[in-house]
Amino acid sequence: MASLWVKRKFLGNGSYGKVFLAQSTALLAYYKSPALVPFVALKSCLASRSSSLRLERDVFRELGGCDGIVKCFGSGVSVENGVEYFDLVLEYAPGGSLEQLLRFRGGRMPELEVGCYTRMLLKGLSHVHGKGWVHCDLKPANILVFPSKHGGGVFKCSLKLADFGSAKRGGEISCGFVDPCSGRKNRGTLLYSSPESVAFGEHEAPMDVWALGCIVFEMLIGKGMWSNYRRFSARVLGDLIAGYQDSGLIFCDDLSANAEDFLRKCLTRSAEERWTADQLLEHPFITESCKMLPLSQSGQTPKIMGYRRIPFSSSFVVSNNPSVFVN
Ligand SMILES: Nc1ncnc2c1ncn2[C@@H]1O[C@H](COP(=O)(O)OP(=O)(O)OP(=O)(O)O)[C@@H](O)[C@H]1O
Repeated sequence: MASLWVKRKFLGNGSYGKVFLAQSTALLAYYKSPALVPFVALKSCLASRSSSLRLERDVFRELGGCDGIVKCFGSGVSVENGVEYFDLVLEYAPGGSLEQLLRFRGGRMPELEVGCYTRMLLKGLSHVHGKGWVHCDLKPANILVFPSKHGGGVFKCSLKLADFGSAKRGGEISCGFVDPCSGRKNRGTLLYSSPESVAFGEHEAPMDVWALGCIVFEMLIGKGMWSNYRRFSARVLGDLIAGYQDSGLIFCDDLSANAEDFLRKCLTRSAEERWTADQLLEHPFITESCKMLPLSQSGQTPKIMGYRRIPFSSSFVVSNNPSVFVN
């Protein structure tokens, strides 16, 4: 059986399997020229160990489309050298992850730029929470970077939320794992974990807002929120996060009042008092940043004619029409 995908490049390892840059074999046969065939990111794992990727597929199905979330085109089983693989087909992020972008920039980003990126992330988060899901593992490595649709403007990047492999439904009893290092019932990544998730194993929407606060902190300050404690063991760091008090958050003088207040609204110890993604979209740090931008970059996406949407499908049998993946 011929493979459905031609894997062009290995992009990275995840805990469930591997990610490849790939092109559809059927589209390559149809167009005859690889330059005409779009790239996708193929998250691939052994079909027999695909529960995590299948969960991610289900989450994408429920979330549907949103500008702030990486697009999922479908999923399916392919056979390679007699071995069955489960593949999740995602839009390819040519800019890599926000973690790579931060490393490349190597320091603080201008507030205006951070405000605009944060708005993109908040739009995605508001959509996820509105659909009743919690991402549970927001961090720079799970945010993907795309060239801005409108090109040539002030900022050339668009950010989208990715990696929903740890997501859970809001209100559902969490089955976090016991971290062997910290001894705590954890979900997600400790450095971006909120006090209530570390202290009480509470994994609800406010934990995503906390993680977003840590990410915005990193963009604005140029280093991670807990970077001074990197040498500490996971157990000690867990204790520090669990015991965090709002009064411990002190900022450098040159941060604007809006930026500082925004961070305080995200990094509030009490999950009940922490602002929601919807509230944060109305915060002056966001609204003022976007006022400074041309319309095309303020999040009001103009319609682009001639762009054909690829509908979501649960399998990627390719139809006669080479531009459409169908069920
Ligand atoms: N859609 C995509 N486009 C481009 N690169 C991607 C895409 N999805 C994932 N990657 C890259 O593939 C690598 C593995 O990503 P993935 O999100 O699957 O795992 P991870 O978050 O690194 O690990 P874990 O599964 O433990 O959370 C990362 O380097 C990531 O940047």
